[in-house]
Formats: sequence, C-alpha cells, structure tokens
Amino acid sequence: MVASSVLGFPRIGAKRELKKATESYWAGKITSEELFEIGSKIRTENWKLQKDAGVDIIASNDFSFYDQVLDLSLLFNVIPDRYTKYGLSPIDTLFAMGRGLQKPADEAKGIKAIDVTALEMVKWFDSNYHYVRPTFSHSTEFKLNGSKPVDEFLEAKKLGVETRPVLLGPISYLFLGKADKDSLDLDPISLLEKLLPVYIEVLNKLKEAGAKSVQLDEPVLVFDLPQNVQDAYQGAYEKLAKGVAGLDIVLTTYFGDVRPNLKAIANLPVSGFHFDFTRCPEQFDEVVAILKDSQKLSVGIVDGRNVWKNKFGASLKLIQSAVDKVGSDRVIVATSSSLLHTPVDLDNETSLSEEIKGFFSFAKQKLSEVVTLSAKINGSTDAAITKALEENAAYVEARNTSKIINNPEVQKRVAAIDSNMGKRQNAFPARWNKQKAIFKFPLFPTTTIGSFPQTKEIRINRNKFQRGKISAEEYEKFINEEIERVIRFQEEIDLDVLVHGEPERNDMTAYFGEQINGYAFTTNGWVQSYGSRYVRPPVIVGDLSRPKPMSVKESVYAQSITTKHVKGMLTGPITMLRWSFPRDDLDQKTQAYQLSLVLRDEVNDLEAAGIKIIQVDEPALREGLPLRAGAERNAYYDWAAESFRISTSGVADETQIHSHFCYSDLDPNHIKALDADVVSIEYSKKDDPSYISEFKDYPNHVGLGLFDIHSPRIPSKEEFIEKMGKILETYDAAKFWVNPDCGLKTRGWEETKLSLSHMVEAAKYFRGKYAK
Ligand SMILES: CN1c2c(nc(N)[nH]c2=O)NC[C@@H]1CNc1ccc(C(=O)N[C@@H](CCC(=O)N[C@@H](CCC(=O)N[C@@H](CCC(=O)O)C(=O)O)C(=O)O)C(=O)O)cc1
Ligand SMILES: N[C@@H](CCS)C(=O)O
Ligand SMILES: [Zn+2]
Repeated sequence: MVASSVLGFPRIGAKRELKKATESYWAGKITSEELFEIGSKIRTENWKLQKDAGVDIIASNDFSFYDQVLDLSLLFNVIPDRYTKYGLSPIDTLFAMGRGLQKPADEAKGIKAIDVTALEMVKWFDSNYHYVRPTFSHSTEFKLNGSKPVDEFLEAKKLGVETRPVLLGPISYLFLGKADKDSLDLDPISLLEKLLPVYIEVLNKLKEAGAKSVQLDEPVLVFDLPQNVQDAYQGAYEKLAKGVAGLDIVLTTYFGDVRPNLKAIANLPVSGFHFDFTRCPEQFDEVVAILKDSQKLSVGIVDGRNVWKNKFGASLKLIQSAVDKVGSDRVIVATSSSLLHTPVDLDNETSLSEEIKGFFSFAKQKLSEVVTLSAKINGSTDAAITKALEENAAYVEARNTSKIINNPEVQKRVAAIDSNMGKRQNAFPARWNKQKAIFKFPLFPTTTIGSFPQTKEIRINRNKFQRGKISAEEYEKFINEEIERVIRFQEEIDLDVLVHGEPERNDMTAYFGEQINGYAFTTNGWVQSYGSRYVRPPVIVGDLSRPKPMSVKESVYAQSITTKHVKGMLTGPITMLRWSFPRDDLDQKTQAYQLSLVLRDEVNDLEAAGIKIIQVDEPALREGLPLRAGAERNAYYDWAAESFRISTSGVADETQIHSHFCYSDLDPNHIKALDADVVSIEYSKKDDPSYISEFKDYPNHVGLGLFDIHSPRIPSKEEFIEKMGKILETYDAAKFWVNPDCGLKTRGWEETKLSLSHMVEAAKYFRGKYAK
C-alpha cells in the first residue's frame, strides 16, 4: 500500500489568526501565554484537518511564530551575543533576532535600554517567503536551547495524531547561513562537526518521545553545491544515523533538480528520500536508481507552490511508474514541498467565479488530492474517490477549452515584439547629460523607495470602500489627503525626489493584478511572506492586457501639489510574475512579455501625463533566477532583463527610469542589463564589506539602502554618517543616491519621520564635506 504525506501545512491560520496574535503581542495587548495558546489552537486545527482528510504522514514542528529557520537558530543556540545580554525570554529573543528591538530604559524599574538590529532576512530559494539567515561566529557554541520539536510532537500525540517531525537538515541549515560581521573568515560548513551532536541530541529526544521517523529537509541539494558541501553529506548522515539508531530519517529535497548532487546522497544511510517531481519530473529515473532495497521513495507530485488543481491523470502515471520500480509499500504520495507557500482554504473564497474557482486547489484541497491519488493507486473503488477522479478529468477538459484563457490581440502583440522595443533612445551618459540639466539634483540626492506607512486608518478606509460603505469619491478624497500628507512631510524634511506614498495600494503586486485583464484575485488567499507579513498573490489565469491606466491618477495628483519631482511608481514585469501565482499552461517568458507590454503602456502614459521620473520596481528579479547555473539560467538573464527594458524603453532620454531591488544577493551584471538610470538596492544588513564594491563599477547611478525598514529601530544621524562614510571609501560620490532599503509601508509614522530625517541630515553633512 502506498502512503500519503504532507511535508508541512500553512501556519498562519485560516483567518490569519497568527498575524493578529503576534502583532497583538508586540503591541503589548496580549501576554506570551495567550500568544502560545493561539499557536497551539492553530496547530491543533491543522493536524485535525490533515487527519480528517486521511493523510497518513503528517508533519509536526512545521509551525513557527516567525520563521522555521530562525526557530532552529534559537534551538541550537545560534544566537549572536548582542541578543543575549538583555535577559530576554526565548520568545522575545526570537522576535528580537527576527525584527530587531529598541526600547528606552525604564530607570524606575531598573531596566536598561535595548537597541539591537534584526538579523538579515533573505529569500527562501525562489519563493516569496523570506527566512532569517543563521549568523555564525567563531564564538558560536551549539547546544540544545529548548525543546520545540519535541513539545510539538508530544502535543500532537496527545491529540491522537502521530506525526513526523520536520527539521531543516544540518547541511542546509549551515549552507543557508552566513558568517557574522566579527567572523567574516568563517565558512559556516566548517561548523558541521560541532553541530551534529546537537542534531543527534534533539533527534534522540524525539525518538524517546515516540517519534518513529523524522523529515530532514535538505533543499540546498537543488543548488550547485561546492565540492566540500557535497562531500559533507556522507559523513554527516552516517553520524546522524549511528547517533539515532532506530529512528527513520527521510531526507527531503524540493524546488528543483537534485541530479548534479546525486553522488553526494546516493549512499546515505537514510530510510527514504523525497524528490520534487512537479518541478523536475525529468529526474525521475536517475533519482529512483539511487534507492537501496529498503529505502522509501516519497513522490512529490501535488504542487506546494501553486494553486492549480492537480492533473490526476498525469500524476497517477508517474506514481504508477514509482510503484512499478520499487513496489507500492515503498512509495509515498506527497506534496512537492511544504504547503506553506499556498493559501489555506479555497472554501473561504466567495468572490471568485465558479469557473475559475473550479481551476484552483489551496492547501486544504491539496490534502484531498494527495489522499485521492494514493487511494486510487491502492486500488480504491470507493465512490468518493471515483467521483473525485471523474471531476478532475472534467476540470482538465474545462480548463483546456476555457474562453477566459486566450486573447488573440495580446498574443499578436507579443509576437510583434522586436529588439528595438528594449532599447532606450541613447546610452546612459547621453541620457544623464539631458537629465541633469532638468533635475539639477544636489550631490547625494535623497529619496525613498515608494511606500509610506500603511496605517490602520488607510486599511480600514480601503476595506470600507471595497464593501461599499464609502463612495468612490469619498475614498478618492481620503487617498488624496494621504498623498498630500506624505508630500508635505517629504517637503518638510527636504527630501529631493518625492513619492506619493502608495496609500491606494493594498499590495504592490495585487493592486496592479486587480486592474489587469487575465488575472483573478482572492479575498482570503493569504500566504506568509515573512514574520507577521502576508501577501495575497493574484493568479494569472489567461492572457494579460490593461484595460485602462492603473497609476496615473495618483501620480498626477501628487505631482500637481508640489514643485519637487515626484516619482511614478510601478511594479516591474518580473516581480508581477513572481509574486503572482503564474499560469502552468504557458511558459514564464511569454507571461513576462505580456506583462512588459502592459507596463510599457503604463510607463508611457505616466510620461505623457508629465511624470518625469518613473520607478519600476523589480525586487523579485533575483528570486526568478533558476536555482542552478546553465542554459535555463542564461536564458532567464536575457528574457528577464528584456522584459524590464521593454517596459521602460518607450520613454524619452529626459525621463529618468529608476528601479529597486531587495531581499537577495544580487548579480551586478544582471542589474546592469536593465539599463535603468538609477537603481536602489537593499544593503543595510549586508555585513560583508565586499558587497559595497560589487556595485562600485555600476555605470549608472546607485543608492545602497541605508536602513532596515523591517525593524522599528531608528538609526541615528551618526549611524547614517558612519555607513555612508564606509560606502564612500569605495564609491563614486557623483553616482551615490541616499535612500532606505525598501518601502516604508510596514513602519509607523513616528519611526519613519525620525529615520528619514536622520538620513537627510546625514546626506547634508556629506554635501557640506564634499563642497569644501
Ligand atoms: C516588498 N515585499 C512584498 C513581497 N510580496 C508582495 N506581494 N508584496 C510586497 O510588498 N515580497 C517581498 C517583500 C516583503 N513582503 C511584504 C509582504 C507583505 C507586506 C504587508 O504589509 N502585508 C500586509 C497585507 C497587505 C494587504 O494586502 N492588505 C490589504 C488587506 C488588509 C486587511 O487585512 N484588511 C482587514 C480590514 C482592515 C483592518 O481592519 O485592518 C481585513 O481584511 O480584515 C489592504 O491593505 O487592503 C499584512 O498586513 O500582512 C509587507 C511586506
Ligand atoms: N515601491 C515599493 C517597493 C517595495 S519592494 C514600496 O516602496 O513598497
Ligand atoms: Zn523593496
């Protein structure tokens, strides 16, 4: 009999209970006990849901109050000294590491001031989830610091659910980390020998608690791994297997192709392997060939990264091949990855058309998919299973013939794209000569990335407008007042290039997706992006076109009330694609080109409406990069850059194009290929000084982000001066823009006011210094 398995379930709660609870805790409105209670309720519901659906292998320890990688850092005592000196509780230490902490002293209570920045947060592989990077130093002392995996295993057991605890495996944990600023010569993988005993200790504790098997995620196996990392696998897993004899270890990979690293894992003493066959079905024969007689094969076949219904016919064929090769008792039918990256429950969607709803499957529905597929392979003649299979066949047919997918006009326009559409009239030096005469920027021009605080009031008014409680006129008036407030504030603190603040946008992707034909959007399809911040990715269901301008009204209004230049603000084609759920019936390049034409029209309309600076954000540019080097990656470099250039090259030389990138280690050549006039890049958390020099030869203008917008912490003017001074040691002052790391939508006004004022004061300090 094949078994069914789910590698992890979304932990945010069907009604975003986790967000509400964590934010209430941070605001001091609930206690830690109340927070833990809500966490426990969410876990209970998730396990129950999976058990009731009939899933055989259910994960535990997939829950987290912030991030599962950060949980491990806390568990293994990978806590830089700067977080331990305040005597914080474990949960407060976790949050301080995740989002920084700044608290004034309370002399009456004898409490000292706290001021600590957050650890770096980066993309989780090629997804829009972000993890907190483990940060190691020579003084890191691994030791077991807590019992979260064991506690959650026992919690499920008490509820009558036998789970398979999941932990990120030791090599992935180290490889995804980095050396702290005081230990830059440290290669994290060199810490493996010291780390393994702690893994063994926690795994033994799980075994003692009754766990029969564990899921060790080693997703870095889908990267091009350095030889020393590949070589580390055999010894590490031999030690683990020996140290925890009797506990089955299933080594899990996802999001790609493991074949180039197959030698590294071919002889591991594990009880089974999980591979992602939704991403890379081509690896099937080669990966199955490494299995030893008793090892299990977990077949990742229900997509954990998208919302499309599984196509049962094709999946059953692949699972059957697995059964034919290794026998049904050794096959597990599984989700391709954790379901963390999918919305929770399609049943909560009430606004989607029945036709489109019929195409989708969210986390809860995917449980049934896994169960149905395994039941069918097990020969079930159950009426419910037969009905599910028939309905699925009808779905495949309905989608193939659906009228909402094809738009011949869009297809014609994409086919007519020629290479001139991706070229500005002249190269940057000629453009800059014209632009500087118009803009007359001072040295170190200051700007922001676009969004200003999305206050509760903004969200409530948007919500009222969506529910018809206020009219379009009232809403527009409210938005205009917000824009005016943001403009006046920027004038007051003397920023050079202003923004309108994006108050009309729920999200930088969803806002545009909701205005583009060919997109569908959900009302409850939340997915965790990081910590307590979630997104509701719109879904590309058909060919994409723009019925009317999307952002011109707000930009024109903002420009009309100030004499300073206001940037028009758009989300680029690659980011629109990556932060949406893309179609699975059309290649991503064509979807990106469709989006690039939509954006080209918008950029041209902004220019025609008198907007002279237009920023087209591409924070997801790096995220879209195929995880391995090779032909696919090279092709991506070309079509991603071309899509951006198609969007931005319809304007005159005098129009200044900005772009912005965050959350990734960027490749300067890829950024260069976009040919934007000015780029702003997240930088404030890059401890490695060599990152400064990576961009020093960028031919156009650059702003390295000077403060972390994820943290409520306010940097002082002196801190800005120090940071800018360091950058200026290697950087050309004439090309240096001054800006934060990213948009300020998650920040409060008080922090925003102070941080930006200090930033502008620091820019002025350097202007004075350079004028001498
Ligand atoms: C820049 N980033 C983004 C990423 N991906 C995106 N799609 N968008 C991004 O901006 N990836 C990388 C980074 C980091 N990620 C994020 C992600 C999310 C946020 C964020 O602030 N999220 C908000 C939700 C945003 C949103 O869509 N809000 C809606 C709905 C608001 C709501 O909850 N309404 C209430 C009613 C109103 C009330 O009473 O408050 C309700 O429905 O119950 C909106 O504004 O209309 C979040 O809060 O999680 C930031 C960075
Ligand atoms: N313009 C957007 C970019 C975020 S990556 C913002 O400021 O929020
Ligand atoms: Zn950003």
